[in-house]
Amino acid sequence: MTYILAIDQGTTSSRAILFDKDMRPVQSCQQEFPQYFPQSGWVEHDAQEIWASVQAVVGGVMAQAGCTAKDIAAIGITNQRETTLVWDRNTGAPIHKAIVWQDRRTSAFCDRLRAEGHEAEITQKTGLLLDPYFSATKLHWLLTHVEGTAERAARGELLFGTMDSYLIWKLTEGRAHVTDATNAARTMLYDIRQGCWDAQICALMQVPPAMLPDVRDCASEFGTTTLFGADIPILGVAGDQQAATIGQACFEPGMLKSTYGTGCFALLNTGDTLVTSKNRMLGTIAYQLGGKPTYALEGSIFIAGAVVQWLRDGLGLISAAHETADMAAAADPTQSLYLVPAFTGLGAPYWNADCRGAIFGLTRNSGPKEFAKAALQSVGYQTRDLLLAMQDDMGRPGEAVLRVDGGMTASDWTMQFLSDILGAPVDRPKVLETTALGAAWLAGSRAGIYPDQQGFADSWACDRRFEPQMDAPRRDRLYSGWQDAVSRTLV
Ligand SMILES: Nc1ncnc2c1ncn2[C@@H]1O[C@H](COP(=O)(O)OP(=O)(O)O)[C@@H](O)[C@H]1O
Ligand SMILES: O=P(O)(O)OC[C@H](O)CO
Repeated sequence: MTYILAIDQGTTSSRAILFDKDMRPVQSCQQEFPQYFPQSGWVEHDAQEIWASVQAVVGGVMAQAGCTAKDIAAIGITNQRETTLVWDRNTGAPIHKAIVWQDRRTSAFCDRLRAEGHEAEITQKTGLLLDPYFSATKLHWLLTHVEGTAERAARGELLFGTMDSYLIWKLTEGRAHVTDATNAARTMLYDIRQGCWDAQICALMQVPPAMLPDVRDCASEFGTTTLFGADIPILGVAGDQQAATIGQACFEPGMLKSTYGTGCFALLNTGDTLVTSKNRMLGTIAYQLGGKPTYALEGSIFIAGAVVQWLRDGLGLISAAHETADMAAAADPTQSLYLVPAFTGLGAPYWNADCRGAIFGLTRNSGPKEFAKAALQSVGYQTRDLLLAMQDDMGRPGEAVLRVDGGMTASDWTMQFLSDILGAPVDRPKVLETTALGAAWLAGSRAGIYPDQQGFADSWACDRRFEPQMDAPRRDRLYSGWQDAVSRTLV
């Protein structure tokens, strides 16, 4: 057998998925790893625990398939983006835990940079907003708060990377310090117009350029691992939301996907044009192939499926995520509860790091079913916020169809509400492992096993289309209640 191995290094777990020569996922293995919350608003990962989880799932999936490294033609890597790590070039030891994308510790530093007038230039070059979400201020924090780090970095002893970069470095036993253009695009140190690290932003963040990885196309030679018993080349890399955009075959300008995992990330392909948003959407690289970047407009929501986890782990209202659908369907239709899940502030289009979650419309009759319904609806409302902002940026009415993926799309109730509140069709693909598929396709096409871009796009297949069933006045009434709830949360 010939396989492509996709490694999906996510925020809460690492997964390894083997795809066969027809791009079908045939085996998968997943392992969660610890999350560290040292202070309110801080989130860290132990990079060595992540590396151990990746080794375990790769070993696990190979054992399940009964294959050896000789059966694996290439590896594709996709990863949680922005999460920031610094490690020793010689020993490989991280100097500190990785600072996770959700971490808000650099909020005051971002405010200071904004007050000093740096935001416009940063946005113009990187497409991003001056927010703690991105790697640059996290790296600045490590350089300025961990004793000796700035001096060691200046001496060239330390390396920076996002998780893709660290995994490749580990897989190649320190031979390759590389990343791809989509991950570089999320650091806030990379000029996405020029395609290079930006010297001025690096100086502003006190980052010595020598600690930055080489940036490659998403499908290229990233190095070869010998750790699994034979040489396996790493031929594909993309940040997870970009990999999902690829896996959904959103290759034409105007095509749009939204992924519902812990958070929700909507990417609209804008082709050769880097759109400057009037609505605080992000400009980013969707993918870079043959040296040519394709841009996207991105809306990032920090809490989507995580609100369901909160119902389970925080409130104990459910014991499993799938229970929410029946509860929502059975909720009292006369109640209008709104749950604004601003647990770590609000992302696009509000970008408020300091507000916190709120529930509006509680009555004596409100109970677990109404909470479940409000939680699932919050995901639909937040998506509508993003799509309205994108439509305004593009100066045209809604996109025809939204392609969805991620764990939460298993919920038919949520997908139907999403279609209702958007007033647009929602397509759920047959292969729900879209993120891993995107990474696998990058590696497999580079290896010459998988079809070209058009052939891959032709293979995309719909499992189910959700059509809007809600009448427009009701849709508008519900959404205006949401807008009111958000405005009261932002105060
Ligand atoms: N049937 C369901 N109904 C509602 N939410 C669900 C359902 N199944 C999974 N989820 C949510 O989806 C998320 C998991 O999706 P996944 O794509 O694996 O996330 P990630 O890659 O961010 O870890 C969890 O937050 C979970 O609460
Ligand atoms: O790991 P996920 O699926 O929650 O995705 C995280 C995003 O890449 C953060 O930008």
